[in-house]
Amino acid sequence: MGLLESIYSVDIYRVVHLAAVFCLSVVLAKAILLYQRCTEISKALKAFPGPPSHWLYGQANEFHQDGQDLDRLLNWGLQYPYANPVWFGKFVVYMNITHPEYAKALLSRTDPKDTITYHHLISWIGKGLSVLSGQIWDKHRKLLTSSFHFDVLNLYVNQMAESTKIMLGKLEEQITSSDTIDIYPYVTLMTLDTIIKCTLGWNSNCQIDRENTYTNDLLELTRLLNERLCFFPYYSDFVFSFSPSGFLFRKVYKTSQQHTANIIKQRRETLLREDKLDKDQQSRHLDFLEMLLASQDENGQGLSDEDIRAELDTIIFEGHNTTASGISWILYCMAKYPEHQHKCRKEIREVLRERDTLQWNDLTLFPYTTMCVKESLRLYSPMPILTRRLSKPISFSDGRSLPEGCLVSMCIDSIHRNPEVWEDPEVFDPLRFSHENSVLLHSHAYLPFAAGPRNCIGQKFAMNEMTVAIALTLNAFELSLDPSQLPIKEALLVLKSKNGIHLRIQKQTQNK
Ligand code: HEM
Repeated sequence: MGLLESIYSVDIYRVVHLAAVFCLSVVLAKAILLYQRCTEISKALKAFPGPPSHWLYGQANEFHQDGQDLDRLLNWGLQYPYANPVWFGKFVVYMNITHPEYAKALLSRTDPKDTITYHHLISWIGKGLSVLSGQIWDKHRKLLTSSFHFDVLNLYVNQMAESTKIMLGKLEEQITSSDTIDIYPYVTLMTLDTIIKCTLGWNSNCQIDRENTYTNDLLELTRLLNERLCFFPYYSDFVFSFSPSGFLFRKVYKTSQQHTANIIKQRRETLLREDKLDKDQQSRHLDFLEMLLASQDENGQGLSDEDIRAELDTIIFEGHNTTASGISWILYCMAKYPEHQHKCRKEIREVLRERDTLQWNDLTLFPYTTMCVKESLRLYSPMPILTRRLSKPISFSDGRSLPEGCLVSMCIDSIHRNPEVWEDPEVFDPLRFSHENSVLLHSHAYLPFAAGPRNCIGQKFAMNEMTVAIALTLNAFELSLDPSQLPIKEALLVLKSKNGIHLRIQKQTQNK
């Protein structure tokens, strides 16, 4: 019998039958595994009482994006202390941690991020530090740590001050034309401007040139990711990819990736040509990109172009959205609590005198302003929630435990406003962070930058940038609230306000 004849003699119905049996077995095996996992997790959850749960939605229908979602989590945390389950449908449950003792147990480990929330992020920033896990995360973390060293960061203060001054100029232009200003977009452009200068060594001029394609692409990608987070059907790749937003996302993503890839290629070529990596590395200021190109592990192995692209996108993404949220909410707090605003301004002016800019050495001279920055980050944590998937079982100090595979969320906002941990938590009191008082705090009571091995690698950069921005803004302007447009908190990729952050801004004269 020839080959063709033997092929055609195979019983097609038998093949289909076998394939169907195979598929059914796979589905059945998966269903059994899912059932076993749910039973195991449900058993473990019995030790953790929680709010009533709808038979179909769980607690998903309790979140209305009405500015009260974080308060709901806080109230559940008070009713069911330390941790309580939050169900999204029948099969997805997060154990939500709301107490420092539990946070300590979680943050001392290096469990991977959970794939549900971080999945969307990977579609843009790729596998950079914030989404990696295991040995590869360890390698990247070690390689990147030197880029955030104290000696490197001091060189960025000038860029931070320069970008802030451009923002102040833009805000000043607006003072004449409108009563109150939504500061959030101005602050976002400023932090984007800064991070691009520090990361790529490139002046994008994005605060002035609003047609800049690269920075517009980055802002658009953030907008689309936020949109995806808000609309549950978009959690499915399939639905999102066929939606108009999915098409737009792919288009914008492609051009932004080309841009970053070109920059990396050009810079690698330039550095090779000039042999800068070996000769001048010690003597001149390297931006993040050059440091990433130069970094090597103990075996002399560096990062591939793809790794560098992911790390650059991670730093640009994490390094401007978080600080934009931080700075905007700090300015909001300054407007809301004028007595603290005046104290800060007095302190800032005593240091700056006639100067309208500041330098690295100035940053330690603003103790009261720094305490106000910390207190604002406590009440308005830019990253209010973080999540993990347990890679092994975890035991807590009260004897309760959770099995491997369990999803855990940690509500930083609830920990920061937990009355068991903070006296009068809703009161804005910067003196909580005075030297005498901060030594009394639980090691995991204050977590805007998380803690432990996976803490925020950019926290010193962020604190510098926020201090520069707040000091120069308060030196230039008096801020007050617009009572008719108070912000509505919205926990998206970072803490935002649904209706913007509207402030009244008045120019300050030096002697006022
Ligand atoms: C106010 C500003 C900032 C806040 C509140 C903040 C907060 C955080 C938090 C809470 C985490 C832990 C997230 C998790 O475990 O899921 C984190 C991680 C991270 N942050 Fe920040 N961040 C800020 C600014 C920055 C800046 C300026 C950069 C870079 C220039 C940066 C880069 C990163 C990176 C790369 C990680 C991942 C670290 C790792 O997993 O090893 N962040 N940040």
